[in-house]
Amino acid sequence: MRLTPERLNLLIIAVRKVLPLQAPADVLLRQFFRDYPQLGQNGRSMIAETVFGILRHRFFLEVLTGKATARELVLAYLARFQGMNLRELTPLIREVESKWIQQIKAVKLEEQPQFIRAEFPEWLVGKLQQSWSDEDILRLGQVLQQPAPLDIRVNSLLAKREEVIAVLKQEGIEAQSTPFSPVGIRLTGNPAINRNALFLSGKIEVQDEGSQILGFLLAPKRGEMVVDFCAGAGGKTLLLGALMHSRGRLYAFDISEKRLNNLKPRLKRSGLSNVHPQHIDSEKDIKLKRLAGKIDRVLVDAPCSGLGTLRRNPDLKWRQSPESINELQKKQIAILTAAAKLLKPGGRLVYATCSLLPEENQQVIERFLADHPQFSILNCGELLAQQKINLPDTGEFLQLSPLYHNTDGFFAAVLEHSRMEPKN
Ligand SMILES: C[S@@+](CC[C@H](N)C(=O)[O-])C[C@H]1O[C@@H](n2cnc3c(N)ncnc32)[C@H](O)[C@@H]1O
Repeated sequence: MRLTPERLNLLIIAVRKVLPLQAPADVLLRQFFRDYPQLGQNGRSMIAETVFGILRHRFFLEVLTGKATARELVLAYLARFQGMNLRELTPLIREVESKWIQQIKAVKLEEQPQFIRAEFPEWLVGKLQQSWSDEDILRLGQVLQQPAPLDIRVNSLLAKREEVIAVLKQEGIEAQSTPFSPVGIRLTGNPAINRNALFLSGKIEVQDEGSQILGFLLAPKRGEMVVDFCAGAGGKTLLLGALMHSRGRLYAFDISEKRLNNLKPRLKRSGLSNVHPQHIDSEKDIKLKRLAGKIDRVLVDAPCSGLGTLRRNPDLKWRQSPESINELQKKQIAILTAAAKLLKPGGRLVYATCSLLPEENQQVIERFLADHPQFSILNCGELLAQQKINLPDTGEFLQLSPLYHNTDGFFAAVLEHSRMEPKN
């Protein structure tokens, strides 16, 4: 798409609106698009790609530009990451800017410190060093600077994966089975899948392959009593319902009414009739009491830093901090503790996050187990292998990363409640 002075101007206005990051970048961008309804689909895509691109490369762009204005950030991004040359930029810029662009084109990324090359804040590098080598932190950072692929999940109640792939191919959409999830399909490019008949008829849903794997760890069976404790808009709820063949009872709890409302149209499309969305005030909500000790399987897809999803949400690097990670850990332990009370003896609890940090993952499990001797860990690698999902290197915990699996970063632990009631 050719960049005209008007489009450049709109881009700069969008960057000015988003960059202070007073709210999530995608929310701010949606507000911006509402303010400029004259933008067509192409214009919106170009602006979204550039704004997200700037967020992905912001540390290096700030090295290039110093304390930059939105205009300088946009021009530096176009010159360095969109490969626009001076001939293309000249009609859009002033003479002094042309000299400056020549200078920044000469700055070498390879000579920058590791955190700039990885595009990670220094505090995050420090935390990742607990479990990653410096070389892998750099590789992880580089992978996280790329956009994520578009994965969809086939609703096994309504369709088979091979049929869906065949239909997509007929429509000219390149699609292939995901390597790990038995119900996943990876699309090439960014087709407008939410206007596709397969989507509108509930046969497919957009869901990262890693998120799909979590459902197979919980592995709910038809007829069981199941709880999705932090269901949000139901990405995982819908998969759990399909795994249950729409039989039994699946409670979808969340403290956000707005997110639960977003689950409703998805539920309608899905053909599921066993899902019961319920708003709770907090993990201590009185409504939970009546289910104590009655549930076969509970998924806790805990609120977390989201740092495993930086390909989709690069702004989280600036919206999280060491302090927010500490707060999240307290909340995660409280939610896991409350959710555990729902389980029957012999029941299964899956704790999951889309974080890469031990503080939100292994440490939460360690602390929980220290206070709950009636729970023990089941091996994730073995549970998945029983379902013919072969994830090499998966052992006690599931740890998916964009670097090794091309999924979002996910952590999961599976805990089993002992069959004996604890003695009082
Ligand atoms: C990682 S998101 C869940 C995503 C969802 N499971 C999905 O697959 O789309 C975490 C959710 O936890 C919810 N949450 C936060 N605190 C909670 C609490 N105390 N009890 C239940 N849910 C909570 C948030 O509103 C958010 O929707």
